[in-house]
Parts: sequence; C-alpha cells; structure tokens
Amino acid sequence: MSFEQELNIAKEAVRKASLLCAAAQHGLIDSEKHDKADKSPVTVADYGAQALVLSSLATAFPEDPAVGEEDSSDLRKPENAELFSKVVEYAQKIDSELDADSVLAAIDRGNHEGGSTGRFWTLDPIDGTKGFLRGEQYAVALALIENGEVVLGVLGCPNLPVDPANPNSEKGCILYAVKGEGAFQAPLSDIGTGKSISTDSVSDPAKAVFCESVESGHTAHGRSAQITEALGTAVEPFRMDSQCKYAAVSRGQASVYLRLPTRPGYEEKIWDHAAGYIVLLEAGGKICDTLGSPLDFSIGRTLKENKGIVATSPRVYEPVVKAVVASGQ
Ligand SMILES: Nc1ncnc2c1ncn2[C@@H]1O[C@H](COP(=O)(O)O)[C@@H](OP(=O)(O)O)[C@H]1O
Ligand SMILES: [Mg+2]
Ligand SMILES: [Mg+2]
Ligand SMILES: [Mg+2]
Repeated sequence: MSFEQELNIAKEAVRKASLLCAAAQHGLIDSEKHDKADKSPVTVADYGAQALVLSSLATAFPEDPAVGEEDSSDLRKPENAELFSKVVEYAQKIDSELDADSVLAAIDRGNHEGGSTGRFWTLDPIDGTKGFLRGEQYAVALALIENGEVVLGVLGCPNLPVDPANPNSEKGCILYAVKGEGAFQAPLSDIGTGKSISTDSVSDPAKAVFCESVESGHTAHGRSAQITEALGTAVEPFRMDSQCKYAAVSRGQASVYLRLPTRPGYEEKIWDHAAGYIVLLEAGGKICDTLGSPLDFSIGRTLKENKGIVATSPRVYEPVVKAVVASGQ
C-alpha cells in the first residue's frame, strides 16, 4: 500500500481533532467564538483542531508544508487573550505537550501557498463552522497534494451517523482514501476497522437524491431547484453543512452534491474540497465544476480556475453535468 505512514498519521490526527471539536461543540460560549476580518466565524475548536493536526504533521513529516484555513494573527491580539487561552486549554486536553507558543507555531505552519510542484498537506480544521455553531454537521478535512494532484484524503465527521440507513446509529465517522486504493469508512471510535464504501448505481437522474449546502450564501438554492426540476424530479436537494456532503455521495446516501456560485468573484478554497474530492473519486464518483471542467488543485490556495462544484455517482454524471451547464451562470 502506498502512503501507509501518511494515512496512519493523518487518520490519527483527524481523530484527535474530531475529539476536540466534539468536546467544544456542546455548550460553546460567546467568548469561544470570533468573527474574522471577512466576517466569517471561527471558534476555539477551529484553532485547536488546526494546532493539533499541524503539530502532528510537523513531528511526523517536518519537511512537508501545509495550506491551512486558519492563521494565528487574531489570536495574538491582546483583545483576544481569553479566546487564545481557551484554544490552548482545549488543545492541551488532547495533547498535553502543547503550550501557548507551540499552539501558535503549529497553527502558522498552515501558511503555505500551495502550487504544482512537490508535496503539501491541506487542512480545513472545521469545515462548516456555521453548521458546527448550529449544533449540526461539520467535518475535519485533511488531504495530501503531490505535484498538484490530490493523493490522499481523510474526513472526520463527528456528527454523521455511522450507518447511512439509520440516523439513530452511533454518530462519528472517519472516511479516507489513497489514490488508486478505494475509499473506506470507520467509526471515529475505532478508526482501525475501515470498511470499503461506494457510490450508488442510480442511472435515472429523476431518481437521483441531491444534496447542497444549508447556507444560501454558499450555493444558489433557487438554481438547484430549477436543475432538479429540469431533470424530472420534484424533490429538492436535502441540505447539510460541510464536506459531509462528499461523504453522503461517497457512501450512496445521495447521488449528487451541487455547489452553485452565488457571486461571480468567489474562489473555492482547496481545503474545502481536496479531502472530499479524493474520497468521492475513490468511492467510484465523478466530479467537475459547474462549467464541466476538471478541478485544478495545482494553482495555489484556491480553485481559481473553477466555478462551483458538481459531484455525483458515476451513472448520473453526464445528464446532471449537462443540466447544470445548461442552467447557465
Ligand atoms: N460565497 C461562498 N461561496 C461558496 N462557499 C463559501 C462562500 N463563503 C464561504 N464559503 C465556504 O463554505 C464553507 C462551508 O461549506 P458548506 O456551505 O458546504 O457548509 C466554508 O468553510 P468553513 O466553514 O471551513 O469556513 C467556506 O469556506
Ligand atoms: Mg471558515
Ligand atoms: Mg471549509
Ligand atoms: Mg473551516
């Protein structure tokens, strides 16, 4: 098996970060969250999870750079001292060797620019922070990119039921994939016991189950309703936060994940997609952007050459992409 050590380290790092997030989600108080300069939310758990994952990677692979969503600039400001001390407190509960300086240093290992040569990790410590704050779905998403191609991905989904058919089953899944080796899921409580997962085999797009973001600012809900109608289904997409949508398509719970741009200049971030992308491809799925172009992870921190996302099980791919392209911008 290729990337065996990388996969083991990545799974364990995502498991630990998922534990931190789950511990923080219940009863999160105002002083544990913050608005970034772009007005998007961040919490002690986003920072703590980035510190845990990037410090594990720094120990195991000191030469590997990382592209992480968060940086420490706000945490270093005197007015955020309380937020910072909570981050350190949460991180130390999981890894007692971390202190204030090592938390800041680990977070700032995420400052790499990405690109097309060599290898780097990309991390979204909490994808779906808005879902996390609502007590709903979120994911810890970690991927390895080599020469511009995603080669490994791990998704920690602490609130996702282990059995897609049973919403009351144990909650907390880890999904993972290495390029060319299939996709797997294990309960977060026992990450050594992965079972192979695959997409559904629905071929009639009118029977396809669609999913999309909860947030109307992140995807155009009206346009997806038009697309499903054009494909002959009256059922609108179900809504779920984060890369759990890639998990849903990868394990046959949904056939299609649509992400339709809400404003022209927005560039999707590589950490919002890399881990879900490789898990989905290895589960048998297909993916492109809303113009039908392949996703390009080789040009920096964003997917700036792409517009939105269309991710599907294999047999509905062509009709769905055709309908999305026909629905215009
Ligand atoms: N205008 C926009 N269009 C698309 N995605 C956006 C967006 N503004 C923010 N996002 C991204 O949407 C992600 C959440 O995805 P979803 O909507 O599927 O739950 C956020 O990740 P974070 O929560 O990590 O910041 C953020 O990066
Ligand atoms: Mg964010
Ligand atoms: Mg994200
Ligand atoms: Mg995030």
